Amino acid sequence: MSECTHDCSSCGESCSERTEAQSFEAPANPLSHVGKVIAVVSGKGGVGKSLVTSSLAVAMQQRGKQVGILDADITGPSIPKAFGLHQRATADDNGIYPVISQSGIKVMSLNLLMENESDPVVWRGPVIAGAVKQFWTDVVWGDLDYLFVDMPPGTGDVPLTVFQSLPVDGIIVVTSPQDLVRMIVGKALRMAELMNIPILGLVENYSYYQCENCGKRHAIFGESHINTVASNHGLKVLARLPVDPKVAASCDKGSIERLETNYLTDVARQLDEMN
Ligand SMILES: Nc1ncnc2c1ncn2[C@@H]1O[C@H](COP(=O)(O)OP(=O)(O)OP(=O)(O)O)[C@@H](O)[C@H]1O
Repeated sequence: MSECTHDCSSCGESCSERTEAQSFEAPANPLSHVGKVIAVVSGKGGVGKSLVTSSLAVAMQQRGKQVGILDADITGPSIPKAFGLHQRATADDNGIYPVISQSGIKVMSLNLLMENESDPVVWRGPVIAGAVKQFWTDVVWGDLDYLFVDMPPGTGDVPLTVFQSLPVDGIIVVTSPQDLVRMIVGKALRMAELMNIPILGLVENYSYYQCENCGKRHAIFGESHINTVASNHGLKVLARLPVDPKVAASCDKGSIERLETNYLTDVARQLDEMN
């Protein structure tokens, strides 16, 4: 073996420095004590990832847990809107304080830091990824049992940063019947394997529409293949959510916490029982 220069980028030898797993994990704010970090991912935008994140947080909070939501979907932040949060987050020497929803859920999103929430975020990937990392390192989360992370869709820079910087305990994959579900789940699984993070299960949104008059279920976005795909990969289907106009209306009105039917109540129980 040639003499070691400690420059691994130009050296092909295997040594202890190279073989030791490198950790990119970022330290949390000293005032944060977070139990479980759960990332909610999807293959593409609009499948209802933010809805699943918000409803899950509400259901977990209703189980008496301390809950936070980190909105990592920097360029399409929908979490503050679903909770009707329009005030600005505050900060002091300790860090940035999340905004607290009506029922006590702590939320951090770029929209809560912007002067004008309708301004677009025209940042390059690394800047966006840096902002998400700061939501972990600089935000004073306090004591939380669960932090749900609403991830941007896909497998780009930001998801990679989140998985490398945050101590993510598990991933929930949201799909729709229209999604190329086989491919999406395969990609999510591969990413989870690379990051060494377990997939906790799949949630299929827009699964069916249930007629209010006759109660019959209609697969308006096509037949679901979620059960087959899940069993092929040894994964669990945590829930199948209907298309429900009341859900859309509550997100629009910022009243997700007051929605009568929370389709994720049982998923929150399942997650809680996994721990
Ligand atoms: N099951 C449902 N029934 C009715 N409306 C729904 C349902 N799921 C989501 N929606 C509505 O669809 C829209 C998109 O949902 P959401 O913002 O959760 O998607 P997303 O996957 O997070 O999208 P993006 O990644 O682009 O932010 C929202 O207006 C939401 O209220």
